[in-house]
Amino acid sequence: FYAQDPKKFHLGMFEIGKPLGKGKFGRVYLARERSSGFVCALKTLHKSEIQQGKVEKQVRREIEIQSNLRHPNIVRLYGHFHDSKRIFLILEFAGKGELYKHLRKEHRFPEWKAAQYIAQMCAALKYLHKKHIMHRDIKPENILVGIHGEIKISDFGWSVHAPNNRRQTMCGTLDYLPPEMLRPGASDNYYNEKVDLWSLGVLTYEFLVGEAPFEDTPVMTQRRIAKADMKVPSFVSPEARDLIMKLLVLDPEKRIPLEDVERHPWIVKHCATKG
Ligand SMILES: COc1ccc(C(=O)Nc2ccccc2)cc1NC(=O)CCSCc1cnc2[nH]ccc2c1
Repeated sequence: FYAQDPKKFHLGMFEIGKPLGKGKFGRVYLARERSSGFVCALKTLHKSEIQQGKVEKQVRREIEIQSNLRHPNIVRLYGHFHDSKRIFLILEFAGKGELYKHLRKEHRFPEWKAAQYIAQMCAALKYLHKKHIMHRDIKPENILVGIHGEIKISDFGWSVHAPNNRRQTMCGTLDYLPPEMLRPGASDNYYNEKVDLWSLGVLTYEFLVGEAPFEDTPVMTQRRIAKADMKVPSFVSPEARDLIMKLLVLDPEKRIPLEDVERHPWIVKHCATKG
């Protein structure tokens, strides 16, 4: 598949299958590259939706950045091509689908599974942060599950806010937003990649409890986030509670860094790391 000259992808090369995520991701279809049989996810973006001019260059830049990301816990962007009206993204297909569906079905994950997922999130975020990329939109809806049960983050909030992303951002859940992104007048230069640490804390809580820590009406959620006002239920182990409390810290500089998350007793206990 990759042997092909990446410059020459075109729609005729693919057999299009069922829609994935039923329009949740915009128009994404299961697809198979005819000559190699390689299965992937083909995402269609309409150029009309992406305003012309400046944004187009930004889109190209985002796609270039994402095409260079290679990590087992990050959905690959293999390539892209376009016709007169549409841009097509050739994305990795995650065989076990959307993580939030598994979470809803199981209500909440056992501690060993939550710890393994958080360790994988750590690895992916370390990789992105090393490249000075912050995700900014960590939540179960943006995590997929690969065929071997490994998780893969996707749909980067830092990428161009395509219309479908903007809709999500505008009326998506506030639950995962860190206090510094909620503060009035906060603009891009007021926050840094430590926003992903806060969201990792919210994710850890939601994996273990089955609902987000500040879940409430939109107004109340914002108030509770601003005060880090949340209670960890008693069925959550002391080690897990300790990690959650070290991530959900109002001051971004005081949040436990990813290196220390990886070494945290709760993670180490459940993730027999090789070597
Ligand atoms: C790395 O990931 C991405 C990278 C870039 C973009 C994107 O839209 N960029 C953009 C937007 C506007 C202008 C320019 C660039 C999107 C994704 N990711 C997704 O769209 C999530 C579904 S990935 C497909 C997929 C796989 N496997 C599955 N299994 C079940 C459902 C499913 C769904």
